[in-house]
Amino acid sequence: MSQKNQTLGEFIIENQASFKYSSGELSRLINSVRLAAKVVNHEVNKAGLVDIIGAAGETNIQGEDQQKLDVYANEKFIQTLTNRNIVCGIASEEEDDYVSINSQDENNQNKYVVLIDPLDGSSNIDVNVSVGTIFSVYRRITPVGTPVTIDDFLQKGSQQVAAGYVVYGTSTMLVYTTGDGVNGFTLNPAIGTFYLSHPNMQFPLDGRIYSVNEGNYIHFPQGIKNYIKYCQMEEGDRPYTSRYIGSLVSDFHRNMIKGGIYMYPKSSKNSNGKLRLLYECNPMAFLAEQANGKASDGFNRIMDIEPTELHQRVPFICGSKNMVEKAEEFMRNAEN
Ligand SMILES: O=P(O)(O)OC[C@H]1O[C@](O)(COP(=O)(O)O)[C@@H](O)[C@@H]1O
Ligand SMILES: [Mg+2]
Ligand SMILES: [Mg+2]
Repeated sequence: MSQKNQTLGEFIIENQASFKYSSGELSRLINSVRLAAKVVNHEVNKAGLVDIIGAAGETNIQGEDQQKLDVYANEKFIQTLTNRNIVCGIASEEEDDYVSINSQDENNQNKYVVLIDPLDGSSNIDVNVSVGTIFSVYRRITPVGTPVTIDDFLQKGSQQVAAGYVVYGTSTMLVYTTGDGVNGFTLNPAIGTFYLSHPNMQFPLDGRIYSVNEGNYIHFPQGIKNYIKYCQMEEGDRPYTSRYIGSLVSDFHRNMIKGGIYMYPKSSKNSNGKLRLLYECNPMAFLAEQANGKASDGFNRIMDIEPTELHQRVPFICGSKNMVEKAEEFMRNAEN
């Protein structure tokens, strides 16, 4: 049984046997994420001091201005996962297409692909507000030793073998699941070691926090408008509190600890919402369900959605189970 203050390394060794499919590779993969997280954390923490904040002058496939820290984090995670020869392919928010990692080498027995949002909450970088990294891991479905194909990446969220995030906040935490619950590790920056600080994280069934960009209110579907009004009404334990950080990882993390719901709905401005299914919604949905929470697009379970494109967007509602089900009820009623 894992006990608090165990190091991440001790935890991985102790739980390696429970990693499905893992011949130690998944453990090494999580260790690589740990290393990359420490490197990125170092840059995030001094972003104001060096020429690393601000736009990189490029735009990514999403048409979004790439912030330098987005580019830096993307390079570090890809470099770490490549150099340690653990995965056969990587897809990233900051890369137009997936990257094959020696997968055509018949001696390459690596069987995992990783999808990442290297820097989540980009709008917060220049204003010293918390940001994150999100990762999602699948077993490849094409034969080992052959080139990876897009099919290795377009898998339903229910097929993930691991998922997690790093939150670069007042402290830096790595929170992940391999399908056996969710555990949170806090970095001691003085010695560069992650310690198990939040064993077996669980969403409270109910909460009193709702997180949504209300600046888009007039563009939301009627069901979402009705649910937001429900949150604001004087009745029972309501009105709820509105908290929106502008970083999915940070809002999700707070809501998982305190109870709450995060929504990025579709709108007349974004017909499928803003968040990407493969490297934002699916990993956060895996974590949510492993922590007794829920994640849907308002009508369907996120992890049942059949992906069609690498960067496809879906509406996203995630958090405390009873709150998500109440929002879904408003969405259904508005449709009838
Ligand atoms: O500024 P908006 O439109 O409310 O969007 C904020 C949302 O967009 C995101 O920043 C999207 O993620 P990226 O920063 O990785 O593009 C989420 O983290 C956040 O919840
Ligand atoms: Mg993001
Ligand atoms: Mg991002």
